[in-house]
Amino acid sequence: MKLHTALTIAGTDPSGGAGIMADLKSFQSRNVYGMAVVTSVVAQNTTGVHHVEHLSLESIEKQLHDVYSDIMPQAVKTGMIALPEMMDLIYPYVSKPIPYVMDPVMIATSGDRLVSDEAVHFLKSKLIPIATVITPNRNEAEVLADMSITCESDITTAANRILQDLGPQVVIIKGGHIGENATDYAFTKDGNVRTWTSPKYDTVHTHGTGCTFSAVITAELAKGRDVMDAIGIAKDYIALAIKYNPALGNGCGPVNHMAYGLLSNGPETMDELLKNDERR
Ligand SMILES: Nc1ncnc2c1ncn2[C@@H]1O[C@H](COP(=O)(O)OP(=O)(O)OP(=O)(O)O)[C@@H](O)[C@H]1O
Ligand SMILES: Cc1ncc(COP(=O)(O)O)c(N)n1
Repeated sequence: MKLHTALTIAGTDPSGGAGIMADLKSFQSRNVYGMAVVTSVVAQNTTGVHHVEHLSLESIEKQLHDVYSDIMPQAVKTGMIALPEMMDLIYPYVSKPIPYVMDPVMIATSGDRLVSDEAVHFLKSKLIPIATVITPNRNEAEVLADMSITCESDITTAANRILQDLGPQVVIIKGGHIGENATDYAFTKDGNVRTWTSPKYDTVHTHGTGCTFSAVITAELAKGRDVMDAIGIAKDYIALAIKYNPALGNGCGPVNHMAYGLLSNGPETMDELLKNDERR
């Protein structure tokens, strides 16, 4: 059996909700063989980030070498890359001719800062220009476009600035933190604009939503799917994953990576499915 392959280069989350752990769960759920290069080991859970240890450049380089010299990924995504030196190291790997999804992770849902100011500068000048897709949330789009975003027309202005000044192929400004519904806006270099909307679920359990959304896009691009179709699948996946979140932990809990695979083709509810599973 031939499987498509995808790689994530990011930080960890031992509680399993965000970072590399969310990425691998997303790849697996979309039937893609997942690989992972760890940049930083982060002690975090649903209540926040408690400790961060960056791996050495030597360790990151050796991990990258071991992946690329053996199993070539068909798409790659980056998440938390905390330091400019790490970005410098990663640059030649993500500039290979495969789709590259960049989630410009800056601050965790808990409000903790995950990358340095210098790293943000490097992100803008080096990694974003070679990205196929970038997936900023509202705050990240504000930093990248150097303006505040308070309404829909600001989103268009910010996206156009990002496309023109920084040069990715597609920018998706995610609406988890804007407006009454969860509307995501994709703008392409050649002038196309598309939106996807789901209800905004009234829940605190959104830890790792950005990681999951960008990882599903990466998995679909690894299969050779068109970018807009990949975004559509990621949107349906994250909406169900949030709606049927398992309410774990004492803070902002993780999402449900089983929901899309189980529910996207049928009318059953998650509760009915779990009951059926227990009977087996
Ligand atoms: N409460 C919600 N209900 C429905 N969809 C949501 C909700 N919150 C976020 N989303 C969706 O989840 C995806 C991630 O968006 P969000 O703006 O939360 O990204 P993010 O802030 O980078 O995520 P993270 O919480 O991982 O930092 C988007 O598709 C967004 O529309
Ligand atoms: C290693 C790592 N990468 C990314 C995030 C952002 O995810 P969230 O904002 O949902 O906490 C995180 N918390 N940890």
